[in-house]
Amino acid sequence: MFDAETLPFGVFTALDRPGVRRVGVAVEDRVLDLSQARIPHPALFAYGTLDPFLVSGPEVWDRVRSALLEGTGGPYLPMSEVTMCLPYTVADYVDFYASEHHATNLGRLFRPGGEPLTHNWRHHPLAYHGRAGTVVVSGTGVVRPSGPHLEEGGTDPVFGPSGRLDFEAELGFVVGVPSSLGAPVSTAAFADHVFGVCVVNDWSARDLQAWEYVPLGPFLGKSFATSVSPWIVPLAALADARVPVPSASGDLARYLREDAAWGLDIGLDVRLNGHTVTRPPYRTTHWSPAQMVAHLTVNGAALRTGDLVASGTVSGPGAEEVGSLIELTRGGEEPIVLPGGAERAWLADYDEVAISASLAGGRYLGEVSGRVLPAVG
Ligand SMILES: O=C(O)/C=C/C(=O)CC(=O)CC(=O)O
Ligand SMILES: [Ca+2]
Ligand SMILES: [Mg+2]
Repeated sequence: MFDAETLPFGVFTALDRPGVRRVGVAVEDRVLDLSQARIPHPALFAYGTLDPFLVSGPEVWDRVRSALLEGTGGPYLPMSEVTMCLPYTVADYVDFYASEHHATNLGRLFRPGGEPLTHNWRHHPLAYHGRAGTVVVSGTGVVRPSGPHLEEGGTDPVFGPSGRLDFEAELGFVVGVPSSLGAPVSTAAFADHVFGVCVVNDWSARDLQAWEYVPLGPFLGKSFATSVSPWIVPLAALADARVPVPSASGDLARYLREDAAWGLDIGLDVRLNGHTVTRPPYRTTHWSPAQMVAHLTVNGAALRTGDLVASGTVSGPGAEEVGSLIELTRGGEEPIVLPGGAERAWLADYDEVAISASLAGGRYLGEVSGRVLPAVG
């Protein structure tokens, strides 16, 4: 349950007005209906999407948050009576690769015999462009993808359902204010553009990915679905959670330098069919959110309202801190055993993956979940 100060924003429907999308704020076990609340800038909340609020910028974000912190009379609905929707129009989705532990682990598994970290990794954040149109809200079923992939020992691909379906536990940063084409966004300007944080599961089909990713990067192996938590936690609610990032001590290109480069002391908890299987710590992530946005725009690429900038898989140094099954099971070689005895090298049909986030002190920041559905055809 969210506390009374986090005040995340989302979009919901409820049976008192069936099918009508409304903007809301979560306050403990209730949802404040912003389409009818007495708050500053009410017109921003009249359209059933966060888009107008996101674009309105930090001064408006702060004014609304201050009014909410002072308290408003309602109306409120019980959290148990609302259905959450994708809260904003996802513009572009970019997925970084900012965790050194994850990048090292995947390097060993995908490129055995080579250097685990590629030479470019330490010089700047690496990323690929994902598929915004298949970003789905928590609770949406994820159909097992099909595509070309190699079978064990084969040299030519077969076409069929992925046998190596995985999750990736990540944090997402949601862009509010766009930037101009041709004008890089400095690390100092991060908070002028980015509104808040959500939890992300970047579902990945490892067999499809391994076959296709050289030389252009992930495509079908990751584009079928990316799940996001429905409540966007404002950065303003996370000021006390800032921690230094490892990259702060490195010798960096000027555009990546950041006064007091900060990450967040957020812990993730990944549950498979209700059982915690790993607890990835975001605080160990090498590249900061501001460095990711500076890198994404350094060539002049513009930000758009609704851009989702994901951290990449969050993996800590410990064996039970990694953010994906491929790491937990060492490429599928060492299946995990769930309480009750079920083994998983990869996700099975009808498995449910839930990833929740909280601060070191326990403050809840949201959850993304999704169930695997059988392949079509
Ligand atoms: O090392 C690779 O070739 C692949 C890495 C990934 O699958 C990770 C990716 O999606 C980025 C991330 O989540 O860190
Ligand atoms: Ca990813
Ligand atoms: Mg994806």
